[in-house]
Formats: sequence, structure tokens, C-alpha cells
Amino acid sequence: MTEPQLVLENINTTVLQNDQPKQLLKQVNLQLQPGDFVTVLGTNGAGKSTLFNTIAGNLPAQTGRIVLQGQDVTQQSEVQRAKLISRVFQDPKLGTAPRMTVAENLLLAQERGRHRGLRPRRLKQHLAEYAALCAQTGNGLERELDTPTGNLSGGQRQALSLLMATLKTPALLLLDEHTAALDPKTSRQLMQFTQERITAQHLTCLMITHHLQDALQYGNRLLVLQNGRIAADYRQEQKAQLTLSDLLDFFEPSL
Ligand SMILES: Nc1ncnc2c1ncn2[C@@H]1O[C@H](COP(=O)(O)OP(=O)(O)OP(=O)(O)O)[C@@H](O)[C@H]1O
Repeated sequence: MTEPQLVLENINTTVLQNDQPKQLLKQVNLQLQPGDFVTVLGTNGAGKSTLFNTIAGNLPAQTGRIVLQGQDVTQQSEVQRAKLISRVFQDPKLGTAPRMTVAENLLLAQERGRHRGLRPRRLKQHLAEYAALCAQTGNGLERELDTPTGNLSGGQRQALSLLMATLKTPALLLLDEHTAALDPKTSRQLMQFTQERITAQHLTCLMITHHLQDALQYGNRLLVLQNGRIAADYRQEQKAQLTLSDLLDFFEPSL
């Protein structure tokens, strides 16, 4: 059997709120295989972002172990884990440096963890490669290589964030509602590009979404979080047979 790409073992995450402990994740156990593309659903406050924050090291887990690509990262800082984990957020402003151009941002992502400072000559060497990459997004990003990212549309900016997050193949890709701020057509376009990128690079990915249709359509596995716990974990055939109405049951207010 293949070694899992991600293991979460007995994870409990607690924060202090008004000096009182508040448990956000409760006894979470999860194993992802390489290439798993997992959609993550749950009501507001269910613990989806907390799960990502715990995996990425923004929030410490009080108990348990996190193993990524065979490496125990439980004690590693957020910065150390960022060598293995890429994350794309909901807000288009978060993923890129707004005053730098598209090409400069891509170079920054490519040089991440190597050395500081951008070298103009190095940038020129990569322009054709970046244009080809950007053309894959299907939203005209290849014509904006010299445009500061602050001047791009939200859809172009999110596509660029995804490109940057996957330029060096991460051990784990975390997509935190990365299409939520986009109109339906742009969101669909970005989801198609996301799917292509994940398949081409055989990425292991967790994707939080509130679009039930996207959660059903994409990925090979679907998790539902409820009140800090994994309430359901549908794989392959089970997921393929799920319907919107099955999923809506998880969003019924409890009586
Ligand atoms: N640092 C923190 N301190 C105190 N409470 C927190 C903290 N982070 C999250 N919470 C609380 O934990 C619960 C889970 O929040 P989380 O953001 O993980 O939910 P979510 O499922 O991502 O929700 P949404 O769909 O609204 O983004 C919420 O009640 C939230 O208020």
C-alpha cells in the first residue's frame, strides 16, 4: 500500500476565548493518499478553516500528530511547513504582491526559499515559460505579464495565486474557498483550471467550498465537518452516488 501523503492522528485544537478554553477540532483522524483531491464542506463555524490552520501550523494542535510526505511536522512552525504546503485563500488580495507584475510574482514563487531579490535578467529568461503557463488559465493572464497584480481582475488574480501555489509542486495544496469571491462564470473557469493543475501534477489537495455542486463534481473524496468533527467521509463510488439532497441534510438546523 502507498504511504499516505498526509496523516492527522488524534488532533485536538483548543484556543482560549475570554480566558476559557474552546475546543475547535475534536479528535480528528484523517489519512490522504498521494493524488487525493478532497472537497471539504460544513456550516459556518464547523471548523474548516481551523482544520487548515492546524495543518498549516497557524494554530497549534494540543494533542496528536501531523505527518506530511512521511515527515512529522507536528512541532514545525508555519514557516517551516510552508516549504511543503501551499495555500490559496478566498480574498484575491492575499495571494500576490500587488505592486509587482504578474511575471515578477511568478519569479518570486519560483525562487521561494532560495535567495532574496529579483534579478531582471533571470526574469527575462522565464518570460516565454510564464506566458505559456498563464495561457493555461484561459482568462488572458498571458497578456498581463507586465501588469501589476493590483490591476488584475479578481479571477485573474486568483488564477495567478493558484499558479504561484503550484509552481513548485507542493506536498499538499490547501484551497480555502478560493473561488468564493468570483462570479459564477469566472468561478467555473477557475475550477476547471484547478482540476487541470491538480491532475497534471498529481497534487494532493483539500478544498473548502460552500458550493455543494462543486463539492460533488470535483475530487475523489468529500469530507463534511460538523462542530469540529469529521461527520462524513465519502470516497470514490460513495461520493459518485451522492446527491445534492444528501448533502443538504448536513445543513438542516438541528431541532
Ligand atoms: N483563533 C480563534 N479564537 C477563538 N475562536 C476561534 C478562533 N478561530 C476560530 N474560532 C472559532 O472556531 C469555530 C470554527 O471556525 P472556523 O473558521 O474554522 O469555521 P469554518 O468552518 O471555516 O467557517 P466558515 O464557513 O464561516 O468559514 C468558530 O466558532 C470560530 O468562531
